[in-house]
Amino acid sequence: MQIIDGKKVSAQVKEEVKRQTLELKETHKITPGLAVVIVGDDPASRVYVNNKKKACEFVGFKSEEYALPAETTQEELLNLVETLNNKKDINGILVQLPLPKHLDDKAVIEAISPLKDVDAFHAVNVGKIMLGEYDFLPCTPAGVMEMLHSYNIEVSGKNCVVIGRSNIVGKPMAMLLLHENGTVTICHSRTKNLAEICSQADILVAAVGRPKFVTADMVKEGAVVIDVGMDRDENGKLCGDVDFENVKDKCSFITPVPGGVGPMTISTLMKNTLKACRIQNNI
Ligand SMILES: Nc1nc(=O)c2c([nH]1)NC[C@@H]1CN(c3ccc(C(=O)N[C@@H](CCC(=O)O)C(=O)O)cc3)C=[N+]21
Repeated sequence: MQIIDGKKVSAQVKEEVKRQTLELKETHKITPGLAVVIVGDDPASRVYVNNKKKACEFVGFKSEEYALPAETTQEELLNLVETLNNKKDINGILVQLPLPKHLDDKAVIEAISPLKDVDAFHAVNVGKIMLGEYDFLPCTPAGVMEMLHSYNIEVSGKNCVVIGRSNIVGKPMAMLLLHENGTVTICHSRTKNLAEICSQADILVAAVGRPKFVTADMVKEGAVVIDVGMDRDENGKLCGDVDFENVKDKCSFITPVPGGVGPMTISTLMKNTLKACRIQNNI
């Protein structure tokens, strides 16, 4: 069993983004810029936002943070997005989800210019991903693919099972595995015989949002298990969707939480922001 070191792979990706950013500064006098918008004060959200900020500093991006009060109106938020769409020194816009309940997240995502949509959540970018002609890949699924590549884990012809069908992780994850010729099954809350389907997976991706949901009986001997969960256990400690301690010995590869998919999400965001900068400047 090998533990996939997301921190290490993420550091390699960020190192490469840093190198290219420096080159861009020298050759074109351009610095990529990322704006992160966070509405309300969810402490968990704050951790992600701070990690993103640190990564921007490391790779040499300009980063702006807009922390808006929980009472922000839809109109105020849309106005900010519009301002950022028109800001020349900002190449990527990320509005942290989930938004407070009174706000319409769909309308906010669709208001972001597709060229600055470094999450790849906008309908235009989602459509391009379906067609396999994308500019940006969604950060978490792309981070997972990067980990698989880094450990030379072949997807072609493998039984891939994704648990979860969210627009942010499950659906695009399935599509990226399909693009690499995996045989993909998407499971969700209405799936019958979930354990049986999972136990046939060569590559199992858990994106359910329930602590330790994937137990040893659901995992095939020698499987690759990818844990996208960011949950809290009964003691409030960060854990994933996989019962790591009991599952790990059955796996050929497994990702830990923390230190697995999370850091990869952030390094992909850095890659996307650099790409957005290149596209917007025709480089
Ligand atoms: N528009 C938008 N885009 C997102 O990409 C997005 C979002 N909204 N909302 C919230 C989720 C969650 N997310 C994480 C990113 C990094 C870590 C991360 O760095 N985790 C580290 C540290 C975790 C810790 O120590 O708390 C780890 O797993 O090792 C976690 C979670 C991005 N999300």
